[in-house]
Amino acid sequence: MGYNRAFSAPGKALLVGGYLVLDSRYKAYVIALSSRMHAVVSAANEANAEGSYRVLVTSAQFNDDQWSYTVSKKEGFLPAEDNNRTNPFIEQVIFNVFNYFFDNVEQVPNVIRIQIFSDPEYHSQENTYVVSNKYKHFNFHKKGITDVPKTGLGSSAGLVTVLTAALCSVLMEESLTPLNATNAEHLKIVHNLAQVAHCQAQGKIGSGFDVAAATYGSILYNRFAPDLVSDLPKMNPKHIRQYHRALVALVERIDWNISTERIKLPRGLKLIMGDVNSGSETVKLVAKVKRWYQENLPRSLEIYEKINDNNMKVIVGFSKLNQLSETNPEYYKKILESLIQPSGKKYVELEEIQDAVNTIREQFRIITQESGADVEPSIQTELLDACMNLKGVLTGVVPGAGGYDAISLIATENTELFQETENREDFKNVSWLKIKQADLGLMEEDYLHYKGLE
Ligand SMILES: Nc1ncnc2c1ncn2[C@@H]1O[C@H](COP(=O)(O)OP(=O)(O)OP(=O)(O)O)[C@@H](O)[C@H]1O
Ligand SMILES: C[C@@](O)(CCOP(=O)(O)O)CC(=O)O
Repeated sequence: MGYNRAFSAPGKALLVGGYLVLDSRYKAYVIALSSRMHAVVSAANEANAEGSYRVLVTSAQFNDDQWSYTVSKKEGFLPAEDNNRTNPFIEQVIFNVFNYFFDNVEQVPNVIRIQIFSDPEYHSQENTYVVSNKYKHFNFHKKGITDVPKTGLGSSAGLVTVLTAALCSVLMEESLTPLNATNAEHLKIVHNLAQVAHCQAQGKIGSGFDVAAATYGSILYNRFAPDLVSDLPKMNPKHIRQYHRALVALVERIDWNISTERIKLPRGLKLIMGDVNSGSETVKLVAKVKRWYQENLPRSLEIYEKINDNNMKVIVGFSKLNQLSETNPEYYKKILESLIQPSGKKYVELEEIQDAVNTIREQFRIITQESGADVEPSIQTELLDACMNLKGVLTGVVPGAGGYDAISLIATENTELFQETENREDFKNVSWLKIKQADLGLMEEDYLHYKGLE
Protein backbone atom coordinates (compact mmCIF):
# COMPACT_ATOMS: atom_id res chain seq x y z
CA MET A 1 0.00 0.00 0.00
CA GLY A 2 1.35 3.42 -0.94
CA TYR A 3 0.79 6.67 0.86
CA ASN A 4 -2.87 7.84 0.70
CA ARG A 5 -4.71 10.50 2.69
CA ALA A 6 -7.50 13.02 2.16
CA PHE A 7 -8.42 16.37 3.68
CA SER A 8 -11.30 18.79 3.32
CA ALA A 9 -11.88 22.43 4.30
CA PRO A 10 -15.05 24.56 4.36
CA GLY A 11 -16.17 27.58 2.36
CA LYS A 12 -17.14 30.83 4.09
CA ALA A 13 -19.68 33.60 4.40
CA LEU A 14 -18.50 36.90 5.89
CA LEU A 15 -21.64 38.15 7.65
CA VAL A 16 -20.27 41.11 9.53
CA GLY A 17 -17.05 43.07 9.03
CA GLY A 18 -16.68 43.33 5.24
CA TYR A 19 -13.99 45.91 4.20
CA LEU A 20 -13.32 46.92 7.80
CA VAL A 21 -11.60 43.57 8.41
CA LEU A 22 -8.89 44.62 5.96
CA ASP A 23 -7.68 46.79 8.86
CA SER A 24 -6.48 44.80 11.87
CA ARG A 25 -8.36 47.15 14.24
CA TYR A 26 -11.70 45.63 13.23
CA LYS A 27 -13.24 42.22 13.83
CA ALA A 28 -15.32 40.12 11.43
CA TYR A 29 -17.93 37.42 12.06
CA VAL A 30 -17.28 34.59 9.63
CA ILE A 31 -19.44 31.50 9.18
CA ALA A 32 -17.78 28.36 7.81
CA LEU A 33 -20.01 26.45 5.39
CA SER A 34 -20.96 22.84 4.90
CA SER A 35 -19.69 23.08 1.30
CA ARG A 36 -16.11 21.92 1.26
CA MET A 37 -13.01 21.66 -0.93
CA HIS A 38 -11.28 18.30 -0.88
CA ALA A 39 -7.75 17.05 -1.64
CA VAL A 40 -6.91 13.39 -1.99
CA VAL A 41 -3.17 12.80 -1.93
CA SER A 42 -0.99 9.85 -2.80
CA ALA A 43 2.79 9.62 -2.96
CA ALA A 44 5.27 7.11 -4.29
CA ASN A 45 8.81 6.81 -5.57
CA GLU A 46 8.97 6.60 -9.35
CA ALA A 47 11.67 7.05 -11.95
CA ASN A 48 12.43 10.77 -11.85
CA ALA A 49 15.34 13.11 -12.48
CA GLU A 50 17.71 12.92 -9.50
CA GLY A 51 16.78 15.41 -6.75
CA SER A 52 13.56 16.53 -8.35
CA TYR A 53 9.96 16.04 -7.24
CA ARG A 54 6.88 15.96 -9.40
CA VAL A 55 3.59 17.28 -8.02
CA LEU A 56 0.58 16.45 -10.16
CA VAL A 57 -2.64 18.25 -9.30
CA THR A 58 -5.82 17.12 -11.05
CA SER A 59 -9.26 18.67 -11.00
CA ALA A 60 -11.30 16.00 -12.77
CA GLN A 61 -14.53 17.97 -12.28
CA PHE A 62 -13.31 20.80 -14.45
CA ASN A 63 -12.80 19.13 -17.78
CA ASP A 64 -9.95 17.10 -16.31
CA ASP A 65 -7.86 20.20 -15.62
CA GLN A 66 -4.35 19.19 -14.67
CA TRP A 67 -1.18 20.93 -13.57
CA SER A 68 2.11 19.04 -13.46
CA TYR A 69 4.94 20.74 -11.58
CA THR A 70 8.58 19.81 -11.15
CA VAL A 71 10.52 21.24 -8.22
CA SER A 72 14.02 20.75 -6.91
CA LYS A 73 15.98 22.09 -3.98
CA LYS A 74 18.73 23.51 -6.16
CA GLU A 75 16.12 25.66 -7.95
CA GLY A 76 14.73 26.90 -4.61
CA PHE A 77 11.59 24.77 -5.16
CA LEU A 78 10.30 27.27 -7.69
CA PRO A 79 7.64 25.23 -9.52
CA ALA A 80 7.94 24.79 -13.27
CA GLU A 81 4.77 23.58 -15.00
CA ASP A 82 5.48 20.95 -17.63
CA ASN A 83 2.95 22.36 -20.14
CA ASN A 84 3.26 26.05 -19.28
CA ARG A 85 -0.14 26.04 -17.58
CA THR A 86 -0.54 28.46 -14.69
CA ASN A 87 -2.42 28.24 -11.44
CA PRO A 88 -0.82 30.71 -9.01
CA PHE A 89 -2.65 29.23 -6.02
CA ILE A 90 -1.24 25.75 -6.60
CA GLU A 91 2.22 27.12 -7.42
CA GLN A 92 2.53 29.19 -4.26
CA VAL A 93 1.42 26.26 -2.08
CA ILE A 94 4.04 23.94 -3.58
CA PHE A 95 6.73 26.63 -3.32
CA ASN A 96 6.03 27.43 0.33
CA VAL A 97 5.46 23.92 1.65
CA PHE A 98 8.66 22.55 0.06
CA ASN A 99 10.66 25.55 1.27
CA TYR A 100 9.25 25.21 4.78
CA PHE A 101 10.43 21.57 4.94
CA PHE A 102 13.69 22.47 3.16
CA ASP A 103 15.93 20.26 5.33
CA ASN A 104 13.57 17.29 5.46
CA VAL A 105 12.86 16.51 1.84
CA GLU A 106 15.46 13.83 1.16
CA GLN A 107 13.24 10.89 2.15
CA VAL A 108 10.07 12.33 0.58
CA PRO A 109 8.59 10.22 -2.27
CA ASN A 110 9.41 11.91 -5.54
CA VAL A 111 5.97 11.81 -7.13
CA ILE A 112 3.00 13.33 -5.31
CA ARG A 113 -0.45 13.15 -6.88
CA ILE A 114 -3.28 15.30 -5.58
CA GLN A 115 -6.87 15.17 -6.74
CA ILE A 116 -9.01 18.21 -5.99
CA PHE A 117 -12.77 18.04 -5.57
CA SER A 118 -15.18 20.83 -4.71
CA ASP A 119 -18.73 20.51 -3.44
CA PRO A 120 -21.44 21.60 -5.90
CA GLU A 121 -22.31 24.96 -4.31
CA TYR A 122 -18.96 26.62 -5.11
CA HIS A 123 -19.77 26.97 -8.79
CA SER A 124 -22.66 27.55 -11.12
CA GLN A 125 -24.48 24.24 -11.52
CA GLU A 126 -25.57 24.90 -15.08
CA ASN A 127 -24.48 22.30 -17.65
CA THR A 128 -23.16 19.83 -15.11
CA TYR A 129 -23.59 16.13 -14.51
CA VAL A 130 -23.21 14.39 -11.18
CA VAL A 131 -20.65 11.71 -10.42
CA SER A 132 -21.21 9.97 -7.11
CA ASN A 133 -20.41 6.99 -4.94
CA LYS A 134 -21.86 5.84 -1.62
CA TYR A 135 -20.22 8.71 0.26
CA LYS A 136 -19.84 11.78 -1.93
CA HIS A 137 -21.25 13.42 -5.02
CA PHE A 138 -19.61 16.09 -7.14
CA ASN A 139 -20.74 18.13 -10.12
CA PHE A 140 -18.71 17.67 -13.30
CA HIS A 141 -18.40 20.61 -15.70
CA LYS A 142 -17.60 20.60 -19.39
CA LYS A 143 -15.28 23.61 -19.01
CA GLY A 144 -11.98 24.26 -17.23
CA ILE A 145 -11.82 25.89 -13.79
CA THR A 146 -11.22 29.42 -15.05
CA ASP A 147 -14.26 29.31 -17.36
CA VAL A 148 -16.90 28.17 -14.85
CA PRO A 149 -18.67 30.98 -12.92
CA LYS A 150 -18.15 30.78 -9.15
CA THR A 151 -20.63 31.64 -6.41
CA GLY A 152 -18.13 33.32 -4.05
CA LEU A 153 -17.81 30.71 -1.29
CA GLY A 154 -14.01 30.99 -1.26
CA SER A 155 -12.83 28.27 -3.61
CA SER A 156 -9.27 29.56 -3.81
CA ALA A 157 -8.89 29.78 -0.01
CA GLY A 158 -10.33 26.27 0.39
CA LEU A 159 -8.09 24.96 -2.38
CA VAL A 160 -4.97 26.51 -0.87
CA THR A 161 -5.80 25.19 2.61
CA VAL A 162 -6.51 21.58 1.60
CA LEU A 163 -3.54 21.52 -0.78
CA THR A 164 -1.26 22.84 1.96
CA ALA A 165 -2.55 20.18 4.35
CA ALA A 166 -2.18 17.43 1.74
CA LEU A 167 1.40 18.41 0.85
CA CYS A 168 2.39 18.97 4.50
CA SER A 169 1.07 15.51 5.31
CA VAL A 170 3.45 13.97 2.77
CA LEU A 171 6.44 16.09 3.77
CA MET A 172 5.82 15.50 7.49
CA GLU A 173 5.45 11.77 7.08
CA GLU A 174 9.08 11.21 8.03
CA SER A 175 8.81 13.33 11.16
CA LEU A 176 7.97 11.97 14.61
CA THR A 177 4.44 13.35 14.56
CA PRO A 178 2.68 12.90 11.22
CA LEU A 179 0.21 15.67 10.30
CA ASN A 180 -2.85 15.54 12.52
CA ALA A 181 -5.71 17.87 11.58
CA THR A 182 -6.85 18.04 15.21
CA ASN A 183 -3.46 19.10 16.57
CA ALA A 184 -3.39 22.86 17.27
CA GLU A 185 0.31 23.24 16.42
CA HIS A 186 -0.18 21.44 13.09
CA LEU A 187 -3.23 23.56 12.28
CA LYS A 188 -1.18 26.67 12.94
CA ILE A 189 1.51 25.50 10.50
CA VAL A 190 -1.08 24.71 7.80
CA HIS A 191 -2.90 27.99 8.42
CA ASN A 192 0.21 30.17 8.32
CA LEU A 193 1.63 28.48 5.23
CA ALA A 194 -1.76 28.67 3.49
CA GLN A 195 -2.09 32.39 4.33
CA VAL A 196 1.36 33.08 2.89
CA ALA A 197 0.59 31.12 -0.30
CA HIS A 198 -2.86 32.69 -0.73
CA CYS A 199 -1.57 36.25 -0.20
CA GLN A 200 1.26 35.73 -2.69
CA ALA A 201 -1.03 34.16 -5.30
CA GLN A 202 -3.74 36.76 -4.88
CA GLY A 203 -1.44 39.77 -4.89
CA LYS A 204 -1.94 40.64 -1.19
CA ILE A 205 -5.52 41.83 -1.59
CA GLY A 206 -7.44 39.99 1.09
CA SER A 207 -7.64 40.04 4.87
CA GLY A 208 -7.21 36.26 5.05
CA PHE A 209 -10.59 35.66 6.71
CA ASP A 210 -11.37 32.97 4.10
CA VAL A 211 -8.18 30.96 4.73
CA ALA A 212 -8.71 31.32 8.50
CA ALA A 213 -12.28 29.97 8.19
CA ALA A 214 -11.12 27.15 5.91
CA THR A 215 -8.65 26.14 8.64
CA TYR A 216 -10.48 26.91 11.88
CA GLY A 217 -14.19 26.91 10.95
CA SER A 218 -16.67 29.63 12.06
CA ILE A 219 -14.70 32.39 13.76
CA LEU A 220 -14.53 35.92 15.03
CA TYR A 221 -11.59 36.99 12.88
CA ASN A 222 -9.04 39.70 13.24
CA ARG A 223 -6.37 39.96 10.58
CA PHE A 224 -2.56 39.89 10.71
CA ALA A 225 -0.37 42.80 9.59
CA PRO A 226 0.00 42.53 5.79
CA ASP A 227 3.75 43.29 6.11
CA LEU A 228 4.29 39.87 7.67
CA VAL A 229 3.90 38.31 4.25
CA SER A 230 5.17 41.11 2.03
CA ASP A 231 8.40 41.36 4.08
CA LEU A 232 9.38 37.78 3.18
CA PRO A 233 12.48 37.89 0.96
CA LYS A 234 12.22 36.98 -2.73
CA MET A 235 13.64 33.56 -3.56
CA ASN A 236 17.29 34.21 -4.30
CA PRO A 237 18.72 31.40 -6.48
CA LYS A 238 22.20 32.11 -5.05
CA HIS A 239 21.04 31.89 -1.42
CA ILE A 240 18.17 29.45 -1.53
CA ARG A 241 18.17 28.86 2.22
CA GLN A 242 17.38 32.52 2.99
CA TYR A 243 13.69 32.16 2.12
CA HIS A 244 13.44 28.97 4.19
CA ARG A 245 14.83 30.68 7.28
CA ALA A 246 12.49 33.66 6.99
CA LEU A 247 9.50 31.40 6.32
CA VAL A 248 10.18 29.16 9.32
CA ALA A 249 10.52 32.22 11.56
CA LEU A 250 7.26 33.61 10.20
CA VAL A 251 5.32 30.36 10.49
CA GLU A 252 6.63 29.26 13.88
CA ARG A 253 8.07 32.12 15.90
CA ILE A 254 6.49 35.42 14.93
CA ASP A 255 3.25 36.34 16.68
CA TRP A 256 0.68 37.05 13.97
CA ASN A 257 -1.65 38.67 16.48
CA ILE A 258 -4.72 37.24 14.81
CA SER A 259 -7.95 36.21 16.45
CA THR A 260 -9.66 32.99 15.41
CA GLU A 261 -12.11 32.66 18.29
CA ARG A 262 -14.65 29.92 17.49
CA ILE A 263 -18.28 31.07 17.17
CA LYS A 264 -21.65 29.50 16.43
CA LEU A 265 -24.86 31.09 15.22
CA PRO A 266 -27.48 31.37 17.96
CA ARG A 267 -29.21 28.08 18.67
CA GLY A 268 -32.32 27.52 16.54
CA LEU A 269 -31.14 29.93 13.84
CA LYS A 270 -29.50 29.00 10.57
CA LEU A 271 -27.68 30.62 7.70
CA ILE A 272 -29.43 30.71 4.32
CA MET A 273 -27.61 31.79 1.19
CA GLY A 274 -29.12 32.76 -2.12
CA ASP A 275 -26.95 32.82 -5.21
CA VAL A 276 -27.92 35.78 -7.33
CA ASN A 277 -26.31 34.42 -10.48
CA SER A 278 -24.35 37.43 -11.60
CA GLY A 279 -21.04 37.72 -9.77
CA SER A 280 -18.80 40.57 -8.64
CA GLU A 281 -15.10 41.20 -8.64
CA THR A 282 -13.92 41.61 -5.07
CA VAL A 283 -10.58 43.10 -6.15
CA LYS A 284 -12.23 45.98 -8.05
CA LEU A 285 -14.73 46.66 -5.26
CA VAL A 286 -11.96 46.77 -2.66
CA ALA A 287 -9.87 49.16 -4.79
CA LYS A 288 -12.82 51.57 -5.18
CA VAL A 289 -13.77 51.50 -1.50
CA LYS A 290 -10.15 52.05 -0.45
CA ARG A 291 -9.87 55.05 -2.77
CA TRP A 292 -13.14 56.50 -1.41
CA TYR A 293 -11.87 55.97 2.15
CA GLN A 294 -8.62 57.85 1.54
CA GLU A 295 -10.31 60.69 -0.32
CA ASN A 296 -12.98 61.21 2.32
CA LEU A 297 -11.07 61.22 5.58
CA PRO A 298 -11.97 61.97 8.34
CA ARG A 299 -15.66 61.43 7.46
CA SER A 300 -14.94 57.97 6.02
CA LEU A 301 -13.32 57.00 9.33
CA GLU A 302 -16.47 58.14 11.13
CA ILE A 303 -18.55 55.97 8.80
CA TYR A 304 -16.24 52.98 9.44
CA GLU A 305 -16.46 53.57 13.21
CA LYS A 306 -20.25 53.69 12.98
CA ILE A 307 -20.28 50.45 11.00
CA ASN A 308 -17.92 48.87 13.52
CA ASP A 309 -20.07 49.92 16.51
CA ASN A 310 -23.00 48.21 14.85
CA ASN A 311 -20.95 45.17 13.80
CA MET A 312 -20.12 44.72 17.46
CA LYS A 313 -23.81 45.12 18.39
CA VAL A 314 -24.69 42.26 16.03
CA ILE A 315 -21.89 40.08 17.40
CA VAL A 316 -22.88 40.80 21.02
CA GLY A 317 -26.56 40.34 20.09
CA PHE A 318 -25.86 36.85 18.68
CA SER A 319 -23.87 35.92 21.74
CA LYS A 320 -26.70 37.17 24.05
CA LEU A 321 -29.18 35.00 22.14
CA ASN A 322 -26.92 31.99 22.61
CA GLN A 323 -26.77 32.67 26.35
CA LEU A 324 -30.51 33.18 26.56
CA SER A 325 -31.16 29.86 24.85
CA GLU A 326 -29.41 28.24 27.81
CA THR A 327 -30.51 30.43 30.73
CA ASN A 328 -34.14 30.88 29.70
CA PRO A 329 -35.12 28.32 27.02
CA GLU A 330 -38.87 28.97 27.39
CA TYR A 331 -38.53 32.69 26.75
CA TYR A 332 -36.03 32.00 23.99
CA LYS A 333 -38.50 29.72 22.25
CA LYS A 334 -41.08 32.53 22.27
CA ILE A 335 -38.58 34.97 20.81
CA LEU A 336 -37.87 32.66 17.87
CA GLU A 337 -41.58 31.92 17.38
CA SER A 338 -42.20 35.65 16.99
CA LEU A 339 -40.17 35.46 13.79
CA ILE A 340 -42.47 32.81 12.37
CA GLN A 341 -45.82 34.03 13.65
CA PRO A 342 -45.61 37.73 14.38
CA SER A 343 -47.96 38.38 17.31
CA GLY A 344 -47.31 42.10 17.47
CA LYS A 345 -45.08 41.64 20.50
CA LYS A 346 -41.60 43.01 19.87
CA TYR A 347 -38.51 41.48 21.42
CA VAL A 348 -35.66 43.87 22.12
CA GLU A 349 -33.13 41.02 21.76
CA LEU A 350 -34.10 40.70 18.08
CA GLU A 351 -34.70 44.38 17.44
CA GLU A 352 -31.19 45.28 18.58
CA ILE A 353 -29.73 42.97 15.96
CA GLN A 354 -32.13 44.09 13.23
CA ASP A 355 -31.50 47.79 13.95
CA ALA A 356 -27.74 47.28 13.95
CA VAL A 357 -27.84 45.45 10.59
CA ASN A 358 -30.05 48.19 9.15
CA THR A 359 -27.54 50.84 10.23
CA ILE A 360 -24.64 48.85 8.74
CA ARG A 361 -26.54 48.47 5.47
CA GLU A 362 -27.43 52.19 5.42
CA GLN A 363 -23.74 53.11 5.79
CA PHE A 364 -22.74 50.69 3.02
CA ARG A 365 -25.36 52.28 0.77
CA ILE A 366 -23.71 55.66 1.40
CA ILE A 367 -20.35 54.11 0.51
CA THR A 368 -21.93 52.55 -2.59
CA GLN A 369 -23.22 55.91 -3.77
CA GLU A 370 -20.06 57.85 -3.06
CA SER A 371 -17.42 55.31 -4.13
CA GLY A 372 -19.05 53.85 -7.22
CA ALA A 373 -18.40 50.36 -5.79
CA ASP A 374 -21.62 48.35 -5.81
CA VAL A 375 -21.37 47.12 -2.21
CA GLU A 376 -25.12 47.17 -1.69
CA PRO A 377 -26.61 48.04 -5.08
CA SER A 378 -30.32 48.92 -5.15
CA ILE A 379 -31.31 45.58 -6.67
CA GLN A 380 -29.84 43.83 -3.62
CA THR A 381 -31.51 46.34 -1.28
CA GLU A 382 -34.88 45.47 -2.79
CA LEU A 383 -34.18 41.76 -2.49
CA LEU A 384 -33.03 41.96 1.13
CA ASP A 385 -36.02 44.13 2.04
CA ALA A 386 -38.32 41.54 0.45
CA CYS A 387 -36.56 38.79 2.44
CA MET A 388 -37.30 40.61 5.70
CA ASN A 389 -40.99 39.94 5.03
CA LEU A 390 -40.48 36.20 4.66
CA LYS A 391 -41.53 33.92 7.50
CA GLY A 392 -38.75 33.14 9.99
CA VAL A 393 -36.16 35.62 8.72
CA LEU A 394 -34.31 37.57 11.41
CA THR A 395 -32.01 39.59 9.22
CA GLY A 396 -29.98 39.59 6.01
CA VAL A 397 -26.95 41.13 4.34
CA VAL A 398 -24.98 41.07 1.12
CA PRO A 399 -22.03 39.04 2.47
CA GLY A 400 -18.31 39.71 2.07
CA ALA A 401 -17.47 42.43 -0.39
CA GLY A 402 -21.15 42.79 -1.31
CA GLY A 403 -22.08 43.26 -4.93
CA TYR A 404 -24.15 40.91 -7.02
CA ASP A 405 -22.76 37.51 -5.86
CA ALA A 406 -25.18 36.39 -3.20
CA ILE A 407 -27.33 37.27 -0.21
CA SER A 408 -27.05 35.78 3.28
CA LEU A 409 -29.97 35.51 5.66
CA ILE A 410 -30.25 34.41 9.28
CA ALA A 411 -33.54 32.65 9.89
CA THR A 412 -35.19 30.12 12.18
CA GLU A 413 -34.15 26.52 11.58
CA ASN A 414 -37.53 25.45 10.16
CA THR A 415 -37.66 28.29 7.60
CA GLU A 416 -38.30 26.93 4.11
CA LEU A 417 -37.68 29.73 1.66
CA PHE A 418 -37.67 27.57 -1.42
CA GLN A 419 -41.42 26.92 -1.29
CA GLU A 420 -42.25 30.42 -0.09
CA THR A 421 -40.44 32.17 -2.91
CA GLU A 422 -41.07 29.72 -5.75
CA ASN A 423 -42.79 31.40 -8.70
CA ARG A 424 -42.36 34.85 -7.17
CA GLU A 425 -41.21 37.45 -9.68
CA ASP A 426 -39.05 39.30 -7.12
CA PHE A 427 -37.10 36.07 -6.39
CA LYS A 428 -36.73 34.84 -9.95
CA ASN A 429 -32.95 35.42 -10.00
CA VAL A 430 -32.26 33.77 -6.66
CA SER A 431 -31.17 30.13 -6.28
CA TRP A 432 -31.15 29.02 -2.66
CA LEU A 433 -27.92 27.13 -1.97
CA LYS A 434 -27.89 23.83 -0.13
CA ILE A 435 -25.55 24.93 2.62
CA LYS A 436 -25.49 25.22 6.37
CA GLN A 437 -23.08 26.31 9.04
CA ALA A 438 -20.17 23.85 9.35
CA ASP A 439 -18.82 22.61 12.64
CA LEU A 440 -15.28 21.98 11.56
CA GLY A 441 -12.56 23.75 9.64
CA LEU A 442 -9.83 21.59 8.14
CA MET A 443 -10.48 17.90 8.70
CA GLU A 444 -9.11 14.57 7.62
CA GLU A 445 -11.37 12.47 5.41
CA ASP A 446 -11.25 8.80 4.53
CA TYR A 447 -9.45 8.65 1.17
CA LEU A 448 -11.45 5.54 0.24
CA HIS A 449 -14.59 7.71 0.15
CA TYR A 450 -13.36 9.27 -3.10
CA LYS A 451 -12.89 5.99 -4.99
CA GLY A 452 -14.47 6.02 -8.42
CA LEU A 453 -15.03 9.78 -8.47
CA GLU A 454 -12.01 10.66 -10.54
N1 LIG B 1 -11.29 22.95 -8.04
C1 LIG B 1 -10.26 23.72 -8.36
N2 LIG B 1 -9.19 23.23 -8.99
C2 LIG B 1 -8.14 24.01 -9.31
N3 LIG B 1 -8.09 25.33 -9.06
C3 LIG B 1 -9.12 25.88 -8.43
C4 LIG B 1 -10.26 25.12 -8.03
N4 LIG B 1 -11.13 25.95 -7.43
C5 LIG B 1 -10.58 27.18 -7.45
N5 LIG B 1 -9.37 27.16 -8.03
C6 LIG B 1 -8.46 28.29 -8.24
O1 LIG B 1 -8.99 29.41 -7.57
C7 LIG B 1 -9.32 30.45 -8.52
C8 LIG B 1 -10.57 31.19 -8.07
O2 LIG B 1 -10.19 31.97 -7.00
P1 LIG B 1 -10.92 33.33 -6.58
O3 LIG B 1 -10.22 33.85 -5.38
O4 LIG B 1 -11.05 34.18 -7.78
O5 LIG B 1 -12.36 32.78 -6.25
P2 LIG B 1 -13.08 32.42 -4.92
O6 LIG B 1 -12.06 32.24 -3.85
O7 LIG B 1 -14.04 31.30 -5.15
O8 LIG B 1 -13.94 33.70 -4.77
P3 LIG B 1 -14.37 34.59 -3.55
O9 LIG B 1 -13.10 35.04 -2.88
O10 LIG B 1 -15.16 35.69 -4.21
O11 LIG B 1 -15.17 33.71 -2.68
C9 LIG B 1 -9.47 29.71 -9.84
O12 LIG B 1 -9.24 30.55 -10.93
C10 LIG B 1 -8.40 28.64 -9.71
O13 LIG B 1 -7.12 29.16 -9.96
C1 LIG C 1 -13.97 43.11 1.17
C2 LIG C 1 -13.42 41.99 2.05
O1 LIG C 1 -13.39 42.47 3.40
C3 LIG C 1 -14.31 40.78 2.02
C4 LIG C 1 -14.40 40.04 0.72
O2 LIG C 1 -15.28 38.97 0.85
P1 LIG C 1 -15.75 38.01 -0.35
O3 LIG C 1 -14.50 37.44 -0.94
O4 LIG C 1 -16.52 38.88 -1.26
O5 LIG C 1 -16.59 36.98 0.32
C5 LIG C 1 -12.01 41.66 1.59
C6 LIG C 1 -11.29 40.73 2.57
O6 LIG C 1 -11.52 40.81 3.78
O7 LIG C 1 -10.49 39.91 2.10
